[in-house]
Amino acid sequence: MQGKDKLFSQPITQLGEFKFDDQVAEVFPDMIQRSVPGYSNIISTIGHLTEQFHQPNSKLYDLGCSLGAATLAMRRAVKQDNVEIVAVDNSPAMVERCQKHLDAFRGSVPVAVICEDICDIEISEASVVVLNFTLQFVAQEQRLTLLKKIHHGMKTGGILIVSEKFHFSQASIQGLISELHLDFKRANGYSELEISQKRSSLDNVLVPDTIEQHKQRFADAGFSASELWFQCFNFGSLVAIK
Ligand SMILES: Nc1ncnc2c1ncn2[C@@H]1O[C@H](C[S@+](CC[C@H]([NH3+])C(=O)[O-])CC(=O)[O-])[C@@H](O)[C@H]1O
Ligand SMILES: O=C(O)C(=O)Cc1ccccc1
Repeated sequence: MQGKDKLFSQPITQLGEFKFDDQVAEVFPDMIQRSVPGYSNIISTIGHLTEQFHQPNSKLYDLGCSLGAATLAMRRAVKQDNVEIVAVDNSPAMVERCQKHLDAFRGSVPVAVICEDICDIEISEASVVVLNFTLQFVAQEQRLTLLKKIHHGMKTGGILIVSEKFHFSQASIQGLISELHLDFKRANGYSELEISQKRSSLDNVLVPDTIEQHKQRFADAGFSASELWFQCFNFGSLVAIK
């Protein structure tokens, strides 16, 4: 059904901003697997954390769900009664395919797939909230407001999982670690042209924070504890507990 990511393989004269449109949705599993080191580990750990932290009579949120990889991992991990999963993405191309994907692997836990901006939805009775490589696309000035809303809608003892591309404040470290990521992309078959065209299209669209900024924001939003549980190069994942 889905294909190989060749979106940036030919020279593009009018390189626009990166968008989660039909073309991207069509090749997304290949694109994310070849671009994000540790992606599969993170997805399976979202399953394990869901198993540990989901509470009966609660909701699990997958914010920026794309094709629903994290939703599927969460759905498989649910053991408690009266649990509902809410998967949200503002890309119609993603939401349409996500719904088909979920229907193809039917499960007993109800999943509502919603096409909306995660900054506009209501969050309530949440025991697990996942932002798997989504916060980096939300305008920086809206990120704290979003985290405060999530914290407000969570149950005590609930977990927020935030996976992101990171920026490093020391220029030498930023250079060294982003070069390791570029080598990872080269090793996965991306050409210099593909790498540089995609990088330009992501400029001002994917805006990474430092790990310290993430931890400070969790504290500012009211979370009682947070830590980085995974890192590979400039990609990683944090947990925060209410
Ligand atoms: N404001 C927003 N509101 C809703 N959706 C948004 C917003 N901004 C971006 N998105 C959506 O967030 C997703 C980010 S991809 C997530 C991967 C997935 N979590 C995975 O586990 O496979 C990560 C990446 O491509 O690096 C896209 O589907 C956007 O449409
Ligand atoms: O490809 C990159 O360089 C990235 O930073 C990761 C990524 C993966 C999928 C969509 C957008 C960005």
